[in-house]
Amino acid sequence: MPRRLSRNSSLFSRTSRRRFLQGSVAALAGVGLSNCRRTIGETTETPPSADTTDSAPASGTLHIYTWADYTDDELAAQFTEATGIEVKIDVYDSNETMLAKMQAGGGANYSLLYPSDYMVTEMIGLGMLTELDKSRLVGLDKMREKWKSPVYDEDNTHSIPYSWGTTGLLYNSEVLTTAPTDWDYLWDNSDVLSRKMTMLDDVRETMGAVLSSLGYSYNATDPAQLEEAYQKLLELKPSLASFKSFGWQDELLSGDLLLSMVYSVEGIPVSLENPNFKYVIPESGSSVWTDTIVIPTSAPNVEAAYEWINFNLQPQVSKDTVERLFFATPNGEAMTMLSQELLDNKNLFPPEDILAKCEGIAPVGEANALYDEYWTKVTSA
Ligand SMILES: NCCCCNCCCN
Repeated sequence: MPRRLSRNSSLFSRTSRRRFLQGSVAALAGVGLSNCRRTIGETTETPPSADTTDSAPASGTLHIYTWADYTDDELAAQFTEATGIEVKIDVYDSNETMLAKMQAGGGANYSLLYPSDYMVTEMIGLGMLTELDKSRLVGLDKMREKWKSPVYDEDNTHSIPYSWGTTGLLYNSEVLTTAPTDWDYLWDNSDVLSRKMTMLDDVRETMGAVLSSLGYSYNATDPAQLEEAYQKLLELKPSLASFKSFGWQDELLSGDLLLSMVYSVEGIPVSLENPNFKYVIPESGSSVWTDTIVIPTSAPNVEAAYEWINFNLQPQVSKDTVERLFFATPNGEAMTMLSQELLDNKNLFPPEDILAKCEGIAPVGEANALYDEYWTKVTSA
């Protein structure tokens, strides 16, 4: 069930909101909002608006279906201020949830989605994504080199890279005095961690991590390797508190959990707010993901969708979003605007030697069925 964008009143959210408020003041000061429609940010370039095409001007309400915690109120408010377009956001907790909803026809009002890398390829194959009209986009040239033609969507024909990050372990260093360095820590310390650890509720990430712990690729398709990973995960299952991608923060802060497998974008804010919680990228390797913005073929109000993409492509907007939400940006120009403190944050921007050990998640074709079968078995066991 998609949730409307709003942070709940949890312990984490209360502290986070303070940071978001500070961030929003800086963001508003930096962007220099204008009341004029389509005077977007500080850019000297004028994004080709719908007014310059045959389409009707962008207006009305833009419905976006995105990851939980990805688009905050500030971003939506700035966009509405700049364009006059209202934004309504529903959130999902995994690529698979989003795909299932779209395939079931439940996403007909969404103009924009935020699939990750492998899901972009999969959705292109399924004919679900609109080929982007590059003449209506401004700022794609600002992408860092490796996102100009990513493997999951060569030349960004159907997707705009929005954010990237890693997946790792966030742990309570006051209690776990021996720091985890690799995935095997979970099995080796399953007695201490019993019912006090969570793994992501994300088939490809969690199966990938277990495959990696066995020395295999995150993207393994060999049935024997998948069976081995399934057995290893099954062995750990009784020690897991749950599979959970979002909403673990309160349990971790209160001590009910000692360790969680998390996306960096969720783990870094906790570690910055409370240095007792540390984020670690497992030594043997992890996932390095890119989340994107796409327009589904079923999208209404495509004009407004292009406005949103162009708004987010602006380096200033991208930089401000990084400062509030803590994901790494593929926007090279935005990087030049970030503080040295953020650039030096090795969890946010890991050094190349660490990234070299990480893998992007890729489509696995027919092996998808095996992943799903094992995932259903392990999560329902
Ligand atoms: N708050 C949004 C977190 C999304 C992280 N990206 C997920 C990548 C999955 N492979």
